[in-house]
Amino acid sequence: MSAQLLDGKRVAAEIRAEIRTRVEARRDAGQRAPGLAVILVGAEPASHLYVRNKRAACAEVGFHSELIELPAEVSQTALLECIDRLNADPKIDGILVQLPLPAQIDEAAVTERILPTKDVDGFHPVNVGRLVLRRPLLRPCTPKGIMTLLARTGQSLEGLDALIIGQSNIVGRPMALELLAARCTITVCHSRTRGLAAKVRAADLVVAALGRPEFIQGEWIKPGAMLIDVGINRTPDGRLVGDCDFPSCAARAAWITPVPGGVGPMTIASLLENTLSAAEHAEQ
Ligand SMILES: Nc1nc(=O)c2c([nH]1)NC[C@@H]1CN(c3ccc(C(=O)N[C@@H](CCC(=O)O)C(=O)O)cc3)C=[N+]21
Repeated sequence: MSAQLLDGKRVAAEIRAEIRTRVEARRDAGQRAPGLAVILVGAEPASHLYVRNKRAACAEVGFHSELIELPAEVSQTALLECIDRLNADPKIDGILVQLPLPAQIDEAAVTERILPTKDVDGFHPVNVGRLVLRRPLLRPCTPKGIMTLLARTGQSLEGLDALIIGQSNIVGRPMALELLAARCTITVCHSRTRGLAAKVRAADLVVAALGRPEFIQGEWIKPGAMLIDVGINRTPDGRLVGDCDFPSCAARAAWITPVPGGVGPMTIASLLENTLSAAEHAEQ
């Protein structure tokens, strides 16, 4: 391996330590702890694991956190009422509704019910629009965490050819906006893209968020490129792997994120940053 590791686990721990210090300073100044509410609908085991990680992170930094568990058959009306209650709760600064939601629920209606000032996922149309206009309020957590990691390389991103593989509302699209704001030239690929390998070969920075285990091959990587792997895939033998074939990609890239320990922990660190900033905003 010749690439330098972009160690999300380590950077996320540093960010949590900084947030903890700020929460303690708030407490010393007589201000309340920032509060995060997580709504979990149904009982998918993977969702439970992520929610557990989020709550552990809240406890570590001294946040108030609430978990609201609703049955898989919950009605849309009951879920919206739950959001209304949290919107009005002064102890709660951030509201996160764990996705995906069961089929009877309209995800867009749920996202739009959360006050934009409490939308710590950054998924509300107001927050998306503000990001488009380069006046962000709360930024989507995974792209935000990736920008923090890229800043840690000390390398300028200006003028880089950046390739984003994936066009989802939660990763690909906001990632493209973040990198555009950082003055990269951006290309967004998706399942209908032709000649993906050739596009990867031309890219200085690749963000892989396609959800296919170990799909991106080291031979495609431009020597010296930066490679961000957003994929989290469980293999049949129980290993956790990304969307990149790590050994061959790490041999060519200059910088690479591991899976686990790369983008995942940064997503949670960004969620904590957003919750703290929502709390600070709430006091003004
Ligand atoms: N409204 C909403 N917001 C989300 O941010 C959201 C969501 N719904 N639904 C589910 C996905 C998934 N997600 C992850 C966060 C951290 C890790 C993470 O920390 N992963 C560890 C490994 C965890 C493991 O062992 O599986 C790592 O990559 O090192 C993974 C996945 C947030 N999500």
